[in-house]
Amino acid sequence: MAFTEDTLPSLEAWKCFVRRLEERYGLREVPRASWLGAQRPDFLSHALQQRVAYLLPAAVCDDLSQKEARFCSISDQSSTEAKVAVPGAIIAAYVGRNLQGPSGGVHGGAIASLLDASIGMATNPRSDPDGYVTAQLVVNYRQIVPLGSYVLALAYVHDREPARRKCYGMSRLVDAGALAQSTDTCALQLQRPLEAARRDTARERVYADATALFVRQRHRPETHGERSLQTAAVNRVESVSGFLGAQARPWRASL
Ligand SMILES: CCCCCCCCCCCCCC(=O)SCCNC(=O)CCNC(=O)[C@H](O)C(C)(C)COP(=O)(O)OP(=O)(O)OC[C@H]1O[C@@H](n2cnc3c(N)ncnc32)[C@H](O)[C@@H]1OP(=O)(O)O
Repeated sequence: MAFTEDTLPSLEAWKCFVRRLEERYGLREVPRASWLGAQRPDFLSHALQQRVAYLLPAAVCDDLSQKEARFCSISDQSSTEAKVAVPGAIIAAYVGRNLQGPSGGVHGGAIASLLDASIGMATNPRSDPDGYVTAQLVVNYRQIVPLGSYVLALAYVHDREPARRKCYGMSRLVDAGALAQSTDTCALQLQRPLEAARRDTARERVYADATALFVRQRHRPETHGERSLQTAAVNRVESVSGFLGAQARPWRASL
């Protein structure tokens, strides 16, 4: 059953949820500053009322291009063979009522954003801001996501064509309500979450899934110094908030 609540969960409840994810699955939360850089406001976090965390596997593999990436635990991180992060990523989020689309359900654009961002993170584990961009995103909406749900976007990269600058990824948005509740019986089959991302598990509630093609840009778009980069990012925040609808406003007051 999805964990539902009309209002934003407390910061303590959210932190507890993220801590449980980290502990149980050996993940680590990616500091926003390191992901987006100090000059890049985190618009997705804003749109999601700041109840969003980017979790990467605390794992490494020696060859990013290998299709069957090896997933290992935090303790393997010091391995001398280890060179790059595995091509997988998880975004954990709480989707509140400011993201309403259909009655009682989350707007499809917000769902697409989560799926897109998770594949983007998996595609670009070194967080190069001028790296890959989404060329194509195909989303299947399987079930309405109830407003007030904890969700996980589980993403992985399944193919790369470096010479052609192309990278293919998939992501699945699943219900994570069971993790948010203090219960030992977790409905999610996420013993190894990134492996779980590769195949559906019968007991998991899948809200949506997506496939995407990311392409490495041939030329970096021109930027005119930090100021204009900041302006562009702020415009992006505004446009996404606008896109997410007028209901996005009340939460600002509650921050
Ligand atoms: C968002 C969340 C933020 C917060 C969380 C932090 C997470 C961070 C993650 C952030 C993630 C956020 C991500 C975002 O939000 S990115 C923002 C949304 N995306 C864009 O704005 C992209 C705009 N488009 C472009 O820049 C160009 O069109 C690109 C770069 C994509 C290609 O133009 P370019 O002229 O340079 O390339 P090319 O023509 O040589 O083509 C190269 C190859 O690609 C193939 N191809 C190209 N297009 C398509 C297509 N549509 N379908 C199928 N195939 C396509 C093409 O056939 C060729 O293949 P081949 O012939 O070699 O086989």
